[in-house]
Amino acid sequence: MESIHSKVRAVNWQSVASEMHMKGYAILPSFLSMQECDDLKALYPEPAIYRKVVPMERYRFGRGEYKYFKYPLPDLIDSIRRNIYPYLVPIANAWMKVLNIDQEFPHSYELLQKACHEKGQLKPTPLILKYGEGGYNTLHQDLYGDVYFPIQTLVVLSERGQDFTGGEFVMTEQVPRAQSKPIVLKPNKGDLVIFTTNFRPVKGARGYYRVTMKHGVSEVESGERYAMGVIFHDAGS
Ligand SMILES: O=C(O)CCC(=O)C(=O)O
Ligand SMILES: [Fe+2]
Repeated sequence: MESIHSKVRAVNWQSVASEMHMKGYAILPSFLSMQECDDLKALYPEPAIYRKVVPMERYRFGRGEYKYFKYPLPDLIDSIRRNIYPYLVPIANAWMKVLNIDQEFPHSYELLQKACHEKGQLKPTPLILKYGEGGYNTLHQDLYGDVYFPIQTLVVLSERGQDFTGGEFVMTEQVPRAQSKPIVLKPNKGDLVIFTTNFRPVKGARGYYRVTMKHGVSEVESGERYAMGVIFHDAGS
């Protein structure tokens, strides 16, 4: 198995950065193998490795269920989180700079964790989600506290057309003085989707302005759809 470290190193981060700047998302095809996806999916029923189970209907977050992993995170997830973070920092920092936001994210994952911990954000945010027929996820942002890293990642662990139908990954982009633009992505099993957590900069006539983005999942028409999300900051609760 190719290590996550070498896979991450082989990514063309220059082109990821330009896609992130242009669209607020980028997809790395076949980032995880089918086996890695199946291994993650097999963790779903293991009660001991989660800190919290969220029945989405109860909170009106949609329909389905998700679970937040406990520390220590499973190796594969920990490795994705630690290895990808440093490549996203320059993108996030460039965004803060053009938007005149006085914030610079630290270059190391450990320092981001330290910043979260100092604000009382101690709980891990990586999660695994499961939607059955009729399942969906309402549009949202995964902020979890004062300290939040503005880019996150997701891998769909099920195969579209084979394991499920429907269940597209949907993003919306707020258009100034207008309604929001919908964006529909259909990542394949194993693709890594990198996307903005709250906004991206767009160049206007008088410099850059913020465009708010949200994400969610459209209704699963049949079958079961699993996904694993890696958010880089920790949560207060
Ligand atoms: O199931 C999905 O594709 C979306 C999950 C999600 O909202 C997230 O990972 O933050
Ligand atoms: Fe989310």
